[in-house]
Amino acid sequence: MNSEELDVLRKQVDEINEKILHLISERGRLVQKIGKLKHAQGINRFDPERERVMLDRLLSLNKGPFKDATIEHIFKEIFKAALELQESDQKSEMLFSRKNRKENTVVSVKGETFGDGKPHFIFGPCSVESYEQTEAVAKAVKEKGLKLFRGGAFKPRTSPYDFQGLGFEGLKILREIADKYDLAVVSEIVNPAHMEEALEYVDVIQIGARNMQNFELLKEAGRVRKPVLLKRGLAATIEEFLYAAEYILSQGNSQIILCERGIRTFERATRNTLDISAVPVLKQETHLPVIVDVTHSTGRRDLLIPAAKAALAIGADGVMAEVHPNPSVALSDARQQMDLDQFSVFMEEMEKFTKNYL
Ligand SMILES: C=C(O[C@@H]1C=C(C(=O)O)C=C[C@H]1O)C(=O)O
Repeated sequence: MNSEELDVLRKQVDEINEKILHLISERGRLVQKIGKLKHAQGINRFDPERERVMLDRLLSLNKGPFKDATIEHIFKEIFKAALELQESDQKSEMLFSRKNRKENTVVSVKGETFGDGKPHFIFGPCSVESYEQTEAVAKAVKEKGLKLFRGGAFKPRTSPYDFQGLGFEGLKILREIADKYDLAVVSEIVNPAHMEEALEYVDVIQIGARNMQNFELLKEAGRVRKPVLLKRGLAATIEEFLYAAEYILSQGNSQIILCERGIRTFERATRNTLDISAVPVLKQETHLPVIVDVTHSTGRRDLLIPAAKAALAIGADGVMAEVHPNPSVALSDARQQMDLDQFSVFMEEMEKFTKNYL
């Protein structure tokens, strides 16, 4: 074949490529319209029966040179791409989507503005065990000029025989101490029926990892007008995490801080596996602020500082960690909480890191 002939054939192929591109784009736009109609009618995007009918028709028309199996393969890819298009359209309509809202949502608690591009910190004991134990940590938090104080009063524990928290008694202790030291309270609520009463004591409602898909609790948190700290489920995908946030948003509450807290993997060197890349993925997909709980993700005191540095370096809006005056006697999470001296070192390291690298 001389090169002139080759050029002519290639030109024809180029023209066909262009036609295919136009057709496939036109098809994409039609499929997007179908997707919108289906969404409005609550119909499933994937319709295998419709796909089968189209494939059978195409195969009956196939006169070669491609084999039926090849034609089937090519069209299945086209259908798959169409489904992905419908899915991303639907996702971009979600309230959590960055496509819907370009600027960061800033969640403000006692002057701490999560989502403003600067790092923010939340510290406190895993559980409220007594007034004295809680106050010792609050005092240390206050001395460091911090504002947000966490503590668990309702504790969803793996074993029913483990310490379950002091309940409302614990919330009262938190409130009293937080008022004394001018701090804001972050505490977990596990029961939708407790929400209203808890609002008297809590400034930020935490939804824990085990309750990330407790949809009634999410809806209830969506109805209140206080910020919500939503933790990622133990084995939740980022998509499931975002849809959990959507439950809260859909009820009218957009004051949500997302918290990556490690996910369950085969790895046992750490309590969970800190999914550090979830932070930039979430920051891209959503306008909501994202923090990292370094205590639960690592489960190891010796990893808290490097994990926190990694979190801030990769773009997290803040870090949460647990502090106890005497971790070895703590009623929960004894192995992973910092004592007060370690807390001081932790904060010194964070200040140095923030100053030098952020
Ligand atoms: C476009 C639709 O949605 C999906 C995509 C299809 C396609 O690309 O042709 C076919 C069936 C569905 O799985 C539809 O239902 O018609």
